[in-house]
Amino acid sequence: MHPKSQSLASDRQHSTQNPKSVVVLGAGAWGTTLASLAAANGHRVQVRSRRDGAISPSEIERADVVVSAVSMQGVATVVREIQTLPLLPATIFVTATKGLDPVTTLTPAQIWQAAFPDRSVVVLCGPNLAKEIQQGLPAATVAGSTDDNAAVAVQAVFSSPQFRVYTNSDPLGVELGGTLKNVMAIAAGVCDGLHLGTNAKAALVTRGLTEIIRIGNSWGAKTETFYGLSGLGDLLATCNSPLSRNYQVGYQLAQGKTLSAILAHLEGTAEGVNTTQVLMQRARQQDIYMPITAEVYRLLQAEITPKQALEALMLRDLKSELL
Ligand SMILES: NC(=O)C1=CN([C@@H]2O[C@H](COP(=O)(O)OP(=O)(O)OC[C@H]3O[C@@H](n4cnc5c(N)ncnc54)[C@H](OP(=O)(O)O)[C@@H]3O)[C@@H](O)[C@H]2O)C=CC1
Ligand SMILES: O=C(CO)COP(=O)(O)O
Repeated sequence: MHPKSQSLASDRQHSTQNPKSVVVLGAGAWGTTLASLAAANGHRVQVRSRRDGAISPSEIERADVVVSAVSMQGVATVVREIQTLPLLPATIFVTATKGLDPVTTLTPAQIWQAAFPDRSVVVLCGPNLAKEIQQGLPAATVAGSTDDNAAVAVQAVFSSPQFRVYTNSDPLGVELGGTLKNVMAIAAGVCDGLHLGTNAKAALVTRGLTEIIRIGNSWGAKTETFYGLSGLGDLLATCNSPLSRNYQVGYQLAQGKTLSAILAHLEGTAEGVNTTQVLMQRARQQDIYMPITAEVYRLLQAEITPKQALEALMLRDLKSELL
């Protein structure tokens, strides 16, 4: 066995015999769920909500792993705060946020890495509806990093018989899969809200994946990653579950509600609303054809109705599937 593979394998075996100090930033649905998974594996876990006030140096200076599970709008604030605090030399950052920066279009991992260029950043993304995991239902996810050892360490922190964590060396692909599917989840909610049937939904999800791969490749992510858990896997989960907040947004738009009314009553964050805007901005800048995203964008801007969005998609120029 290659020496590196040997050390990775032994890390995997000794996961729960090596308790780590884990700080989770963000006490929302996902932060509290990740905290429970790590605590159930015997790790020392602290969850930090912004309502607790500033993070104290003593909390963070012993952390082996810092998990950021805040929504996109909180990422820059949290990064700035952590930058002022002392850290262990080997502290690993894990980012679980599925969003894009509205100004720079950077992903959360890119923001963390730019702020901490010498540290390992691991993306944690997959088909992980928090409510199902809280009920103890089985799920799988991906720890993506260019640092294999960091990915394996994070795999060990969260893996359990109920939660299977894979590693992947294409963190950008892992992160973009989890982020861009939120746009398609809004579209899938519209599809179900209009009762368009199973054929229509299958077409939407399949062509949605094509769109995600097209822009994901231009970003530098690998095609095969999008066929994995954080891409196709998360796309299937959120496009088919009423538990997904993004799906709920689409479903309610199809029922004629306004976006502001939907968001006012939504339990938690629907990152796809912001992601659609950022994605359109990037697609226009780079001249990338994103027809489903464009219709979701126009729908969220209240420029068209759900029915008009459907007609626009169906009446486009006919073309080859593989173009
Ligand atoms: N719920 C899920 O099933 C999953 C969610 N995700 C992703 O995880 C992220 C969080 O989701 P979720 O927990 O569900 O969302 P929630 O809406 O439940 O919680 C949002 C979290 O973001 C924090 N936050 C928001 N704004 C700020 C800010 N300005 N400064 C600091 N913190 C802020 C909140 O802090 P506070 O705790 O202080 O209120 C809270 O912890 C999202 O990007 C989501 O896409 C990923 C996988 C699964
Ligand atoms: O990303 C998620 C599951 O993997 C959660 O989806 P929503 O943010 O749409 O609820």
